[in-house]
Amino acid sequence: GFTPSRDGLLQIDDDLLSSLIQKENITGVYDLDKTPLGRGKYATVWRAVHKKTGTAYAAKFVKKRRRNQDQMKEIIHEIAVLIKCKSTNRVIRLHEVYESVTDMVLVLELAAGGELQHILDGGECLKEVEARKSMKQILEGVAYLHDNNIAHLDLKPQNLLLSEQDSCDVIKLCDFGISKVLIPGVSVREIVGTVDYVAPEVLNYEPIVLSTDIWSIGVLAYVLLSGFSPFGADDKQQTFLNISRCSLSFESEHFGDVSSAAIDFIKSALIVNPKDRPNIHEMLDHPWISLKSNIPPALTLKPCDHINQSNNVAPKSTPLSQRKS
Ligand SMILES: Cc1cnc(Nc2ccc(CC#N)cc2)nc1Nc1cc(C2CC2)[nH]n1
Repeated sequence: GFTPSRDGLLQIDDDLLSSLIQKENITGVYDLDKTPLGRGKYATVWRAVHKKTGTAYAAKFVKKRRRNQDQMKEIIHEIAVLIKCKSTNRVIRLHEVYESVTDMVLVLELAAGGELQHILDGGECLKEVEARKSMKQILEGVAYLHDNNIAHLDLKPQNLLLSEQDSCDVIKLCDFGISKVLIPGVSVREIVGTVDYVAPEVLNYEPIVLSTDIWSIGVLAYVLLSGFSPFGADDKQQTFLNISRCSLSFESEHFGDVSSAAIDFIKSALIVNPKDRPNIHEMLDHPWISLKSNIPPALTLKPCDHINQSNNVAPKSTPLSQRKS
């Protein structure tokens, strides 16, 4: 495995790293589109078609130097996280690594549907059943990270990719550029993330914890179901205030047809004290997510009130699963 260093970054030893980097120049192996798919702060992503196989990928060019500072440790950490995530299909796959004078290039799985943000830009939000299916996949991806002590720290619709165009059936996590490995006993503090999704403890410059992602998941569920950002305001300072006060409202015009289970799911994650938030497995067990939605309503047992009214002891009902067939 890779050795985590004290600043929360994974390291790869030099000869393993050099064995990972392709010798050729990427432009000799892939045809890059003229216009990029998207630009991050310090990375540009291009659709890249492998000349021999015709397979399409996403080539992420990351600057090796940023504001005249070497970024190789951070880039190697992102590569190491992606390698650790090879065994889950909830995370965008790393295919190859190239190097140029100015950039490291991560050749990544192409999610043709692009950013989930794109759906929200159209002023739409997801239907509750779609939001639930998306959230379940996102939670499964984050569970994989958290089981490996990796905090993503930038969960937002721009970093959630749709595998197929015009369908949110398959969703994948991407962009581990500011993720951290949290080793018990080593506290990592850094102002990270995107304002609307950032947790109160990050604003207070307190140690970053896995549950920092749980807060972002709460914000994400609110946004997917309503199309609105719960703490968003005109200026950053007001947004920061809304977050640290956790001033949250569910306007009926946005949440009128949203189930109480979904609203409870959001509220359960948006707790100011990170220690009081559920962990990722508890979020997966929340009724809104784990709902066995394929049991027809008639079969969901409800205590029959008339027995209680005649204050007999209600017969011990054996759960369906234990009933003799
Ligand atoms: C069709 C498409 C459209 N737009 C973007 N934008 C984008 C830009 C930067 C980042 C941030 C990052 N990383 C994420 C998405 N990605 C796309 N597909 C991808 C993009 C990728 C890998 C993640 C780059 N695979 N398939």
